[in-house]
Amino acid sequence: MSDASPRAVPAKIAVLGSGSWGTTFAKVLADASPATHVALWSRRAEVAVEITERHRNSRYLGDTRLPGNVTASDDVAAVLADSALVILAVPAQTLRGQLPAWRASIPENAVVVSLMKGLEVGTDARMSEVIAEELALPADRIAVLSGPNLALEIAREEPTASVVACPDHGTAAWIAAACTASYFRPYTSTDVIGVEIGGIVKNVIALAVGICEGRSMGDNTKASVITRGLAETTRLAVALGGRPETMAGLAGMGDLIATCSSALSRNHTAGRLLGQGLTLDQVTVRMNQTAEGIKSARAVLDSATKLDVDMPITAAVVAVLQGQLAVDDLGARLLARNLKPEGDPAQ
Ligand SMILES: NC(=O)C1=CN([C@@H]2O[C@H](COP(=O)(O)OP(=O)(O)OC[C@H]3O[C@@H](n4cnc5c(N)ncnc54)[C@H](O)[C@@H]3O)[C@@H](O)[C@H]2O)C=CC1
Ligand SMILES: O=C(CO)COP(=O)(O)O
Repeated sequence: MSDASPRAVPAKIAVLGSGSWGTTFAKVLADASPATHVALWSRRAEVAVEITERHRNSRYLGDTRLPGNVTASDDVAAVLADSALVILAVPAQTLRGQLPAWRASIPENAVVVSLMKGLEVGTDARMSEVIAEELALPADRIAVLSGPNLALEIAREEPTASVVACPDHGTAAWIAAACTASYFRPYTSTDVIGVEIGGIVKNVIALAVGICEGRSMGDNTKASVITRGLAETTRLAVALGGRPETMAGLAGMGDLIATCSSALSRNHTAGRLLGQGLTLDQVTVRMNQTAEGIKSARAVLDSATKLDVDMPITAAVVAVLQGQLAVDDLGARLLARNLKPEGDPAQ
């Protein structure tokens, strides 16, 4: 699709995954275009019934009222039928397993958009790559959306911005038009790799910041981890083919700031609980929502190792998660590294 042929907002959009972000994003789409039918797929029938009949998803969004043009069903084929846009918002590690069952129901020519911020364990694949492989779609029919987008704040209609990226700029602009609401402003990009890597690695850095907070460390420590976290995120993004300027934008620095400062962030919260001395198993039991960084950290480090990219904060988080580094020793591990110029692109 080219910039010269803008398409109308679709009459129907499917959102697969009715957790915290899938449900909130369905609200954004429905508020953006009241004439559009936004169909949500829920794993559990009772969640679908609550959304369609009571306009609520109380487990994830409390009393937030969903617009009347949002409906939900546990029948994925019905949700996907006639949808020109298909939005995916399930936990990253579960995506590959679910796509084969969805493939036949995805309409011909539909564009698939990932909202997910995880890297696949075992393959180090980004979600756009998993989608391309499992659905056999060309790159210009796959897009990603990422930015400082804490679902609960958006559900309360607090203003935020985001980035939608697709190799075809016309397609990114079409998706952006479909999700522009009074409280949600999407920018466009063609840097799919950069936008995805920003969203993935910020979860790992938020775990590190949370650990520091759990050990009662203050704002100097947090700012140092966030800033150096952005440096290592940028190194990985660039090594994979992403653009450094993307890391200075909403999907990089913007999301890092939001996630590392907010008590709403599940990754930040998981890190804080680890820092307070809970084991990983105890943290996992406490979290009843997805904290992608816990699993993605290992895949991020694997990817960095293969590319010879130095990611000391990620390596320290992985060591904590694997029980090889005590939370009290994380600071010392990072400070013991060799001294170097700040702007050194290699380290
Ligand atoms: N919640 C947020 O503020 C934001 C989340 N994201 C990303 O969106 C993705 C989805 O996250 P959330 O909606 O927050 O997660 P969540 O934990 O709130 O919900 C996950 C949803 O996926 C469903 N699901 C489908 N198949 C599943 C399976 N096999 N195992 C477990 N759950 C399954 C769950 O039933 C649930 O509806 C993640 O990659 C996350 O990083 C991105 C931006 C904001
Ligand atoms: O991606 C998010 C904000 O942009 C949500 O962060 P958490 O998954 O840590 O809650």
